[in-house]
Amino acid sequence: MAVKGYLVLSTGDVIEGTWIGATAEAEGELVFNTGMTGYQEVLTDPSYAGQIVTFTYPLIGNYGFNAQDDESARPALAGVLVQTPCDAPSHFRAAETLHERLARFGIPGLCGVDTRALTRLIRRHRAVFGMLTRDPARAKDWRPGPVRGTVARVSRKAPTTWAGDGPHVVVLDFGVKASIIEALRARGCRVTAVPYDTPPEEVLALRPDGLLFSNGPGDPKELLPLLPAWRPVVERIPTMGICLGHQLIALMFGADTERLPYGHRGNNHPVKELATGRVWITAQNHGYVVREESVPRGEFVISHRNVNDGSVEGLVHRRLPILTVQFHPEAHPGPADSSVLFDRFVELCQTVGAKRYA
Ligand SMILES: NC(=O)CC[C@H](N)C(=O)O
Repeated sequence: MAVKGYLVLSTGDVIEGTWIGATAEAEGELVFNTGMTGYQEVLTDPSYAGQIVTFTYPLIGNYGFNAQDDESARPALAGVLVQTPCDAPSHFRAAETLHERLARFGIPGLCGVDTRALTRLIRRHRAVFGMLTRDPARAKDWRPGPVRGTVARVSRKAPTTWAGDGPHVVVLDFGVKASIIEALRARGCRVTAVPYDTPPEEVLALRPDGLLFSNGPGDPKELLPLLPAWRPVVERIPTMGICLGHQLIALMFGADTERLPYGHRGNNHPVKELATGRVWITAQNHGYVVREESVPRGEFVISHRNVNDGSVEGLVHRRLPILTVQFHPEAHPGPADSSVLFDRFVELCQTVGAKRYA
């Protein structure tokens, strides 16, 4: 029998729906994703830790969940809001339904929610926090707020290595998506992924040809204390930053970050590569952005810009092999227009990086 559930919001609104997934309560920041597909990757992208994701596309779960498309071992998000969940997926790889996946990993959700109206509410109020509960009385004494410490929760606890004949790339795991490691391995790299708080000396001892600062959840400024020690290392070794990694490298060099009004989360965000004038359709998932006025122009050039709102989407260093992007060149989900960035980075690792040890 259908059980009622409630989304209690920091705006004072209470939205009623039908409970799906695990019975546990959950709270987090409300964010919306506009992808028509890719819900499995969204559920397992560690950057959604501490967030309740509302899907604007009304039908979720129609091709099921499979054993191939997970971006991490377990969902990191706090909860989901969908309009119509599909209970009878149709795909030759489908092994689980949305409800089964949520229940197996202890994630609650609501369905029957007007997720587009909810998206308009998020856009109006900007920062919205919520709680999923079966007891609407819980709204009375609940004080919502940002969730902190999420990177420590999702980062690996010990290094992992993958063999390869190409350059050695050390990935700083702030909540890395599996597809980023796959993108490096597909180009022959030997990869070592290390916990986010590994001291730079330990990373240098691994003799990396390149460093990759990964995506990850939360406000990049929570990690400010870690950054000064990294700057001299990033100045010596070819470095790529993706999403949170891009924000961290910008902060490291003295730039500033700020919250976007309501985030970019979806699979069709147009980004212009300023050097060529080409527009890539990109996958995105971020709530923060590098403030354009704060970019140290003597050191960095803005390489990419969002076509919709003009925000900073990429930086390249004027003299050093450092490239960073706010979007997701690994895609998953989303188009692979920008995968050439991995080719450029791996080439820098081969040419500049490997030479350091010659
Ligand atoms: N995908 C990511 O790396 C997200 C970065 C950061 N947590 C943000 O929301 O802006």
